[in-house]
Amino acid sequence: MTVQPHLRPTPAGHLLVERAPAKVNLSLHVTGRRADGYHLLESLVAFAGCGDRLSLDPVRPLGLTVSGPGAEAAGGGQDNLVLRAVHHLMARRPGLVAGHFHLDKRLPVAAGLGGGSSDAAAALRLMARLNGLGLDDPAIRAAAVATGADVPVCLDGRARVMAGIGDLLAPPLGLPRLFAVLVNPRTPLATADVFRGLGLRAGTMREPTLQPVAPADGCGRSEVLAVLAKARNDLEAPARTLSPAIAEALALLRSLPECRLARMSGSGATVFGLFDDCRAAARGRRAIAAARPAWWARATSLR
Ligand SMILES: C[C@](O)(CO)[C@H](O)COP(=O)(O)OP(=O)(O)OC[C@H]1O[C@@H](n2ccc(N)nc2=O)[C@H](O)[C@@H]1O
Ligand SMILES: Nc1ncnc2c1ncn2[C@@H]1O[C@H](COP(=O)(O)OP(=O)(O)OP(=O)(O)O)[C@@H](O)[C@H]1O
Repeated sequence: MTVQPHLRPTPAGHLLVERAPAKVNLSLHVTGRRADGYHLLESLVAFAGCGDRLSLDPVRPLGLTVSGPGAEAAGGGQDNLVLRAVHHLMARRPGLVAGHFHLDKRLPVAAGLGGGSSDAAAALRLMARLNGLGLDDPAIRAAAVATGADVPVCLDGRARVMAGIGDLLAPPLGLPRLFAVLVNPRTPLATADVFRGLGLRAGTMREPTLQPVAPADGCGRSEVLAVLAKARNDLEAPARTLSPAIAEALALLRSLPECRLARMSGSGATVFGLFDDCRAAARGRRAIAAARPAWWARATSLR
């Protein structure tokens, strides 16, 4: 068995493992549309305690297997964002060592939680570890941008404001731990369809919003809630048109006395509710699960 030069043996042999946390857009303001059709946005992004899990076995040939509840929807072929990210990286840096990836797909697919983007970012982190590259390596960054608009922010998985189409990243923000319930009504939505529903002409800019999109670095929970209360998710309206269950999920969360704020994440259909502590969030999840047993609901922390 050959051991690759930058590989640190782990208790599980030579398997390298990365978590791929769900991404949550705490706010999302669409500020315009570029001439090429991509939308410009400003979004405060945080990452959840729940997510997928990706492992890499460097002693096997390049490949991918997928297990878990989202395996069928995510697909295990060349279109999977894990392999897309690896190919984008290897095209920029021929000669890199790869291996066999295994994805445990726990997150709902096409859900506004950036699951595929987080998997792609986890694949790039595994490749970086295996080949001794930094996450700031130009090839890693370029591969992230080429794989998808949400991949750059998922690379280090730290809360921050993202702008442009997701390619401009503000420095990481020290956010207090937030306690959330994520609710997906199991209506997959294609991101492109939701953006299209905004009906914004290519090459137009919107009036800038004067509200700050992010709370101050290191501030407390109540300040975060105050900033978020003045923010919004501009994709909520078009997403609700495509999936009326979103309005139902938001109404259910807002009916819970301990829910401080409820909003949609990304392009939907997942919505999140914020609670004061983990017990309140657990009670919220139980109430949602009792009301809608077929929906996906998780209590988790965000940071
Ligand atoms: C809605 C967000 O999840 C917010 O974090 C992202 O902006 C979407 O990121 P993503 O899923 O990684 O998006 P991509 O896979 O790059 O793009 C899918 C499709 O969504 C549309 N799209 C995406 C991102 C963006 N800023 N403007 C767009 O108009 C485009 O039609 C694109 O073809
Ligand atoms: N590893 C993967 N996980 C999930 N979806 C994947 C993956 N690879 C490819 N896909 C495809 O990508 C599409 C988007 O899936 P994803 O779950 O990332 O959407 P999303 O959560 O709405 O993303 P975003 O919030 O970034 O818009 C799906 O149609 C799916 O078939």
